[in-house]
Amino acid sequence: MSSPSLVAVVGNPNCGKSALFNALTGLRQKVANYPGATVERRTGPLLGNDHIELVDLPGTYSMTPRSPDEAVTTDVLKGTFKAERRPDAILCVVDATNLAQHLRFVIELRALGVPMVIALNMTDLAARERINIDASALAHKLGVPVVETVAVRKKGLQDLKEKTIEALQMGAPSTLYFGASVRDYQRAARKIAKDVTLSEGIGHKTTRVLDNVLLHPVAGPVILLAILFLMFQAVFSWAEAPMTWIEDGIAYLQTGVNDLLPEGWLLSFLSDGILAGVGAVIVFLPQILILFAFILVLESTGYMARAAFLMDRLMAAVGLNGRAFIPLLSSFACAIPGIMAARTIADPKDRLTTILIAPLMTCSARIPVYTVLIGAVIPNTTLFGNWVGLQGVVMFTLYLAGIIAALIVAAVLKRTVAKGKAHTFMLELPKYQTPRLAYVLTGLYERARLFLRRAGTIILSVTILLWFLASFPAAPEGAASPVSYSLVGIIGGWLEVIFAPIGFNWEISAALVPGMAAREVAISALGTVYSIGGSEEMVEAGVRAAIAANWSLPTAFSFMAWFIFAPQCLSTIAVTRRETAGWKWPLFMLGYLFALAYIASFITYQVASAIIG
Ligand SMILES: Nc1nc2c(ncn2[C@@H]2O[C@H](COP(=O)(O)OP(=O)(O)OP(=O)(O)O)[C@@H](O)[C@H]2O)c(=O)[nH]1
Ligand SMILES: [Mg+2]
Repeated sequence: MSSPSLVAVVGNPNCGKSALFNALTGLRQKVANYPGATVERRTGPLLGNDHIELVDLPGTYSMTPRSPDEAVTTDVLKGTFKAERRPDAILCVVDATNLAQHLRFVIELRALGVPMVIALNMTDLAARERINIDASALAHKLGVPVVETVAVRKKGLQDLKEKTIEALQMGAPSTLYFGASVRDYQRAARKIAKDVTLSEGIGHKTTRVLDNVLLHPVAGPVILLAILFLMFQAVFSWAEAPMTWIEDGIAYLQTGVNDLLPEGWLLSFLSDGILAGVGAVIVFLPQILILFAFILVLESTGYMARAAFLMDRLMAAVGLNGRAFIPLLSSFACAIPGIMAARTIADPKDRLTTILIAPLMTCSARIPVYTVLIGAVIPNTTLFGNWVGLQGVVMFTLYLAGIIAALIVAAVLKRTVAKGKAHTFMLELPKYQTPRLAYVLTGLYERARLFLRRAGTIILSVTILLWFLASFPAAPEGAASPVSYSLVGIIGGWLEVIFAPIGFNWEISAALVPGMAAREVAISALGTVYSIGGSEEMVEAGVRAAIAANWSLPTAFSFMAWFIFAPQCLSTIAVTRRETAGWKWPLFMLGYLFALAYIASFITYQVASAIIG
């Protein structure tokens, strides 16, 4: 007896392949792992016909794989996969509620020249959405049989079996030409879907109407800008109250500890070290959660995919694609979730570039540093009548400087270390939906957990280390600047030599020691250096006064420039190491950011000194 014919069940993710495979094979399946891969190999004979063996392959969007799972499918289909022979026929599953999108892959598969049958699945859902597809017209256009199915109710299976057996007997269908590029395929898919769709259904109609406005070449970008503006506005205004609660809570705890413990190193450690340090970090939680609430809601409505689409042209100018938009937007809250979100970028070079520029987006940890600096050196005056505050303009400029630097760096990286071929942007635009609360809440929980873990581990250890470095060796009784005797002071003294050309004095150099680990601690570190104690507000006010009194303007500007670029977050380095699986890229990131920071500060300092004198 000859070996059975192999029929591969393929299609886009989540279209019902496994449900169909289960229904067609009954319970006689074999499940094993492909050697060396974590991908499951699920096979089983067709019910009632042992001469046909079905294999359920991982879902994929195209013949260009985006993940190792998808690569298994495409390799098997091309016949280049070692652990599986090339299938004799393809059973391609298509989601009837999303025809245009799924057809693109069908057209690509059609070019393989293998016998093929299409299961137009989920026809029950399509009927519910009042989508009406002419299956025989579709079969005619594609030149292969199309069978309407409902996999979960075993509807259409008998017909599907018969058509599959027939297709195997008839051999490869005649070749049809749909074009040469992915864009051609997409265009052909849209055209066919349009031609065979008798009624497009309610959801598609709404989506089409909305997209006419939201993807409009002029109105689209304007609306996107307005949404982003509102979003950042909300992040700052809504977060104000909860941030005050957190600050009050920490102050309350500090008072409690102060009442409980006698004056001494333990009190200092708990109150000035741990509570002040960790408090300075978790105070950003409200801002981060509000920004992510916006992102997650917009994502679950389907709008974020449109935003990426709109941003694609701008991103393409520097060699990135639109998918980098969401990771970079997230990085305005914190680079860590931003870098992790870069996983959605399929192209490894694009993903790497996105990860490397994420720290240039102004994260919320820079805000208190900017606020204190601006408060200290920029006069609180208004421009253009009473419309625009000068301090606000400087803040905006600092944000903008980060974005522009990121675009330039991306352009350079894409031409050098992350050189890759240009990609056509293929993003499936999902139907619009009402946002799902569960999705938003689990997303928020995940972000909060990540962030708090960082506060609880890295920031906590840094705070402890800082406290130790600043407290020992102890200064002699009555010393004017106790810190100068401590380890922080000693290390600051060494660093001052390096930082003198960019205008940093001993105090800044000393504060940079702990500030390298996490940006937020820079202000409390300056407080320590200037021997300013008390609650967070008192430290901020004290540091502001100290800067105004002791720093020259060029030094303050140079420090701002430093903060735009310098890598000062251990967690970012750690997450980059994890996401790029090695030390090469995090070290590269450290190096280029330091170089950029030093050069920017040097230029700022020298130019400002020349102008101001
Ligand atoms: N209403 C309806 N639901 C279906 C149908 N076919 C599958 N489903 C459901 O759709 C979901 C996805 O089905 P799967 O069979 O896991 O899809 P898949 O294509 O194997 O997905 P991946 O392996 O992740 O690519 C499941 O919840 C199924 O129960 C159908 O014809 N009608
Ligand atoms: Mg499956």
